[in-house]
This record gives sequence, structure tokens and C-alpha cells, in this order.
Amino acid sequence: MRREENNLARKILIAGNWKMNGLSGQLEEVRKISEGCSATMGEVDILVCPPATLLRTVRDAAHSDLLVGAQNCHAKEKGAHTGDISAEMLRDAGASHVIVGHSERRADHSECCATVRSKLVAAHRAGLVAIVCIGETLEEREAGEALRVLESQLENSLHDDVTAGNTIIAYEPIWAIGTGKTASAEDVAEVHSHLRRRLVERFGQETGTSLRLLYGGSVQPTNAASLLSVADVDGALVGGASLKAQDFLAICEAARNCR
Ligand SMILES: O=C[C@H](O)COP(=O)(O)O
Repeated sequence: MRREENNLARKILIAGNWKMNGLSGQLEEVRKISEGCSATMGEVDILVCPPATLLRTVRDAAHSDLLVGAQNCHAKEKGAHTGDISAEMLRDAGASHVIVGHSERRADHSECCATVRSKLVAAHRAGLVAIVCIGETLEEREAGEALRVLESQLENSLHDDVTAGNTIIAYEPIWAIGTGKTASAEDVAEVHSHLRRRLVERFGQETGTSLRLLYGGSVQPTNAASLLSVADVDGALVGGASLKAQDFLAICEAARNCR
């Protein structure tokens, strides 16, 4: 089933995750994104997630309709956690969204689902919308375990007060991140419809069908239209291609044309 035959009430979100990239002298790309997507922003939500060091600068430089988010937060509000940043601090720096549970954090910082869930609670406590990432490894996919792994991550990373207004789910197959390999539209459709069913079972029909499900993993201007046309794909979490305004804007434009 294609997107136009499914639930169109969910507004598409294109989110750019800059990861550990970006210096204050390189904000020209933000200005280009901000100017270039001003016509698109009414129809598509557009979010950029720079490193924490640039949150305030990007927020101040960007069009007010461009959403600005962070890439991680600590579970606690404040205290003796050297080097960490709380959700409240991110909000204070201008963020409205925060990514939690990205596979790079799960791998590099040994974050388990319980940790991700505590960060989700923190994000909601601070009034941030959280983007919760889940994804399987290539070994898990090849072993036929992908849906089981994803279901477990979904179940254990979320808490019961999740709503469509405070949470977005991003499916990012780990083997597709930064590799140029993208999951096929059929595989993405299978995963997203499975996740949708699980969300409805857990949170009920209204919330379950309203939560947005993003796809991430080597999304490019060349494949965005086909991925965004898949039913239950409500947007994209874009890494590498979000660093160049031209590519990111092309993906936003593809999203606009999917409406
Ligand atoms: O958060 C973004 C994802 O990890 C995707 O990254 P990528 O588009 O560079 O594959």
C-alpha cells in the first residue's frame, strides 16, 4: 500500500541529524536551508539537529518555522554528571526536539533500551519532542530476527505516557546508516506496518495511528521520493545528506511532493 492510500493525517517530518559535524563558521548551510525551505515548511515539518555547541546559534540564525533539535540528552535534570547535558538545558538552548537511542549512541556509549527510556522520560519532563531510534544489525536481519529485535526495542524504549505529540519513532537499520545501502521499499513497508500494529496494540487506535514513523539510513535526494511514498513512512531521519543544503532541500522537496 502506498502512502496516499494510508493515513495522511500524519504530517511528514524531514529531520537532519548532523551528528558530530558543524562549526560556528559554517552556518551558511543553515541559512540556505532556512531560506530554501520556507515554502515547504507549511506542508512538511523540517528539523535540523546540530551538535549541542551550535543549538543556540542555529536557533537564532534559522527561520522561526524551522525546527531545531538536539542529538542526545542525560536522564537527570541537573547534578554531578561532568560533560553531560540535560533535556532542560537543551530546551534552554533553543531545542524543541531531541533524538534518543540513536544506534551510534547505543553502540558507542553502551546505551540499552532502559537508558533510552529514561532519556525519553527526561525529554518529556523538559517539554521536548523525542525521536526514539530503533534498528537491527545486518546479522539480525540475515538471521530473520529483524522484526523480533525491533519489536523488543520499541517495547522497551518507550514508556506508557507516549503520545503522538511528544514522541516520534525512527526506524534506522544499522547496516544502512552511512553505508549508501538503503532498505528496499518492501522491507521498509513490512517493518513500518509491523511497528504500526504494535503501537496500536500498546497505545490504542488513536495514538497508535497518529504516532509518526520515520525511516533513516542513507536517505538521499535520489531515493527519498520512493521511500517517502511507502505507507506508514511519515518522514526521514537524514544523516550525511543533511550536511549539504542542496541535498537536504531536495529531500524536503521530495517530501512535499509526496503529499
Ligand atoms: O540519524 C541519521 C541516520 O543515522 C542516517 O544517517 P545517514 O543518512 O548518513 O545514513
